[in-house]
Amino acid sequence: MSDELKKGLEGVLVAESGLSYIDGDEGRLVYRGYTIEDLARGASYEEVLYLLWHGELPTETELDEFAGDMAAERAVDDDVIDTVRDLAAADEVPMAAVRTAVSELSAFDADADGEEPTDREANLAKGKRLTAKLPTVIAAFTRLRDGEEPVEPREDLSHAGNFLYMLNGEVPDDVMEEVFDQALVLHADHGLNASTFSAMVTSSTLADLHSAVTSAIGTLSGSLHGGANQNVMEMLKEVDESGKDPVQWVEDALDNGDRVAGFGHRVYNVKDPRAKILSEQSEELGEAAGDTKWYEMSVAIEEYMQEEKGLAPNVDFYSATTYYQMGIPTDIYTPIFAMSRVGGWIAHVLEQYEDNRLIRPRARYVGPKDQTFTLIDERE
Ligand SMILES: CC(=O)SCCNC(=O)CCNC(=O)[C@H](O)C(C)(C)COP(=O)(O)OP(=O)(O)OC[C@H]1O[C@@H](n2cnc3c(N)ncnc32)[C@H](O)[C@@H]1OP(=O)(O)O
Ligand SMILES: O=C([O-])CC(=O)C(=O)O
Repeated sequence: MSDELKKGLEGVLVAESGLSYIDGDEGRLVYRGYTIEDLARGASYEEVLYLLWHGELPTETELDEFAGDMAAERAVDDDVIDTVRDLAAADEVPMAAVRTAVSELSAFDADADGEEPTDREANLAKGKRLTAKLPTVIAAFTRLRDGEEPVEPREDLSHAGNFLYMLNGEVPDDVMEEVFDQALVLHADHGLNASTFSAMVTSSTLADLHSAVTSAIGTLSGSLHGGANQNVMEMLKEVDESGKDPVQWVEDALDNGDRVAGFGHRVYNVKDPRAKILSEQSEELGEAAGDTKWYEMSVAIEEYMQEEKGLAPNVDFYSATTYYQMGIPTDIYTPIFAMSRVGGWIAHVLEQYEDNRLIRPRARYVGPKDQTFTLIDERE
C-alpha cells in the first residue's frame, strides 16, 4: 500500500476507458478515436451519444431508430412537472431543481425497479429516457419560473432543436439549432472529470443509474467545474457594467485573489480545443448580430490571462458568450452542460458496471489516536 498522497487525485490512474482521450499538452480531445473537431463539424449530438454508448458510429438506419426512440421519450410525467412547478415557485436554483427532478424521474421509469442495476439493456433504456427528459425538465423549469407554461416536446425535431423550441416556444432557425447541437457535442464527454468520477463512484457501489446521474448533477454544479460557465457570463456582464477596460478589471480581480472563471484546467496546459471551436461560434454570432462586443471582451481577457498568468481558456469560457448571444438565460448554462454531459456520465457508468470494482480510496489520518474518553457530565 503506497503512502504517497495525491491531493485531488491529480494524475492518478483509476480506470481503463475506451471513451475519451485527452492530450493536455497538445490540446487534443478524441471520443472513441474521432477528433472533437470532426465530430463537432460532422456529427449530431444523437450520433455522438450512439458512438459513446455503443462504441461505433451509427449507420443511417441505426441512427433513425436510436434518435426516434429517444424523441419518443421526451414527455415527462405530470407529477415531475408538478415538482418542477413547485421548485420554480420556491425560486430554487436551476441546478438544484434539475437534480431533484432527475432523481424523481426514477419513480416513473419502467426499468428503474429492476433487480439488477448493472443490466446493460435496461440501462440503455433508462439512459435514453434520462437523456430525452432532461431537456424537458430544464425548459419547463425555466419557463415556469419566468411565469410561462411549459411547452410540450415535439418528436419531429432534433434533440437540440426540440430543446430550443421548448425553451422559447418557437422552432429555432437552422443556424441556432446547429450552433446548439455543436455545443452539445463538445460537452458530451471528457475523461474522468469530477462529475463523471462522481457517477462512477456511485455506480461502483452497485447503486442504480438514476442515483449515479443525480450524484453527477450535484458535482457538476460547483464553480470549479460546470458552474463556471454561468460565472463567466456574470463576470463579463459585470465588466461591461463597470465601464472599466476588461484587462484592468481582470487585473484587479486577480490582485484581489479571485480566480477568473473559464480559465485553467486540471488536464489542459494549452487552450482547450473546445474553446477554439466555441470562440469561432461566439465570434460568428456576434458578427451576425452586428455586435462583437462580448467576443472582443473575451479575446482581450484571454490574451491577458495567457500572457500574464500562462492560463488558457477552458470549455466554459466561450460557451458563455455563445449561449448569451443565442438569448439563453445565464443561470441555465450549467443545466445545459448537464443536458449534454449526461451522455458521457451514462457511458462511463455502463463501462463501470462492465468491469466493476468498488471505488474506495484512503485518507492519511492526521488526527489523534489515543484520547481518553470521559462521560458527558464529566467533561469541562
Ligand atoms: C468544465 C470544467 O470543469 S473546466 C473548469 C471550469 N472551472 C473554472 O473555470 C474555474 C476557474 N479555474 C480553476 O479554478 C482551476 O483552473 C481548476 C479548478 C479548473 C483547475 O485547477 P487545478 O488543476 O486544481 O489547478 P490549481 O487550482 O492548483 O491552479 C494552479 C495555479 O493556477 C492558478 N489558477 C488556476 N486557475 C486559475 C484561474 N481561473 N484564475 C486565476 N488563477 C488560476 C491557481 O491559483 C494556482 O496558482 P498558484 O500555484 O500560484 O497557487
Ligand atoms: O475534465 C475536466 O476536469 C473538466 C470537464 O468536465 C471538462 O473540461 O469538460
